[in-house]
Amino acid sequence: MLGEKELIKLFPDFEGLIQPSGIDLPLEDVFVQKSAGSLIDNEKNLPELEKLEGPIYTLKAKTAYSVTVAPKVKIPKGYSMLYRPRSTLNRSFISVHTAVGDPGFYGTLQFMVYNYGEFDYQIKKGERIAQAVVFKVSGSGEYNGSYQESE
Ligand SMILES: O=c1ccn([C@H]2C[C@H](O)[C@@H](COP(=O)(O)OP(=O)(O)OP(=O)(O)O)O2)c(=O)[nH]1
Repeated sequence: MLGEKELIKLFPDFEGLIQPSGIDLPLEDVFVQKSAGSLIDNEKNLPELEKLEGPIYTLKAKTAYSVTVAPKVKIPKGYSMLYRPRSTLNRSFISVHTAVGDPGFYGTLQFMVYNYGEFDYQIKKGERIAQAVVFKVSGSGEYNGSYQESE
């Protein structure tokens, strides 16, 4: 796992968000699901999303949201990221579901947030919701999947 001094060199766009062993990720946009989706024979049909109005979002009890974080991230070749939720959210019955960031990925990270609680939860755009932890990957390839954006 990479520490602060290495992270500052590799992720200059994240100045001010670098932590001793990771990078804080602030909430950008929040979306609700508007249609069905499917994954059949590796063919992705993503649900349509509707963007909610911020900057303060109300996450309803027992409801799922798709969220983005800012800024866009460029993962250098030879490195990978795992995204872990902010513990304050766990303590508040809010979970942030995440996957793996691949070497070479460039684009906007999208996570799923679920309010497991019995009550609404309010959160403002810009609040830190997760932390990226970065690992060196030996012998890695490079991501070139459907979520890759051009720089
Ligand atoms: O929680 C996450 C984790 C990763 N990513 C980004 C970075 C990652 O490199 C990219 C693709 O992730 P993954 O490989 O898990 O997605 P996939 O469904 O396998 O996409 P593809 O079929 O395009 O490889 O999405 C997110 O937006 N959210």
